[in-house]
Amino acid sequence: MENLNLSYDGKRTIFKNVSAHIKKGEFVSIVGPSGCGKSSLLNVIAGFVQPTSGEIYVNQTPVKKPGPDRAVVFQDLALFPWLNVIDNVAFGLKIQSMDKKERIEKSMEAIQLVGLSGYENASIHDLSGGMKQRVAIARTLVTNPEILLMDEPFSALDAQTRENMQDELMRIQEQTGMTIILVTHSIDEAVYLSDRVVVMQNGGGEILDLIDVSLPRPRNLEVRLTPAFNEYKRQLIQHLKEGHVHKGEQSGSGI
Ligand SMILES: Nc1ncnc2c1ncn2[C@@H]1O[C@H](COP(=O)(O)OP(=O)(O)OP(=O)(O)O)[C@@H](O)[C@H]1O
Repeated sequence: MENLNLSYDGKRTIFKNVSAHIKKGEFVSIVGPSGCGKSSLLNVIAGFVQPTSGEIYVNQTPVKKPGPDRAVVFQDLALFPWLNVIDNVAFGLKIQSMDKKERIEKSMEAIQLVGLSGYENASIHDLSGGMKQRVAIARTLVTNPEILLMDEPFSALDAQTRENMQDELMRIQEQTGMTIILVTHSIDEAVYLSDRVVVMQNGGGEILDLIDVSLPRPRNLEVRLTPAFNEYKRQLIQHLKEGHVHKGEQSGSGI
């Protein structure tokens, strides 16, 4: 992301001067107060919203529109309740020219990757919240994206399912090598999952800060219980509370 600025109406700035270099295979979370522009930034990266100025690059190539290199999982999942699991997953491939056999093979692979083997023909109605979440993720994985963009994907889940899904997401990332950018309200989730956390501020601001989370991987309950984990959470909460820019502290200009 290079010098991204966004205003929807030409008057109010949602964010300005957002620059970030995210490495392949990195897990980056975006946190910040409600209304600060997290979803807007994700939509700009996805290509759904055009920035007022600035540029998005994927592998050094400027991108202006949505593309198969970037897949998005929304909070409401956008599954088709009248289709079964495999047809929901295969829908991700419909726009690409591919014969039926190959479509089924690829869909089965994605279903296996998210741990839903055996549920291919199940109706969406009969699935739990966590299972629906897996279907939504499988539908994006089937297109083999380089970058997975997620907007509050786990916020509708109960606490235990949410923690399970966080572990599943890390496993899927490890297996696929995808880059993941996640918008979340949960500081705990951001620290647990991320290599880096972007902190945004309210009122049309620049990126407030960037925190490197150097906790060991694989992450698990043991890591969650370490003093270092809590220290990262404390640091993030403090930065959100203070709300002032620590420019250059860790990242020079931008990230
Ligand atoms: N399509 C749009 N047109 C005009 N204004 C919009 C549009 N989308 C978002 N906004 C405004 O932009 C601001 C940032 O919204 P955004 O949803 O990006 O914030 P957020 O940080 O994701 O919020 P939350 O944490 O509450 O989901 C808000 O004031 C919102 O009303």
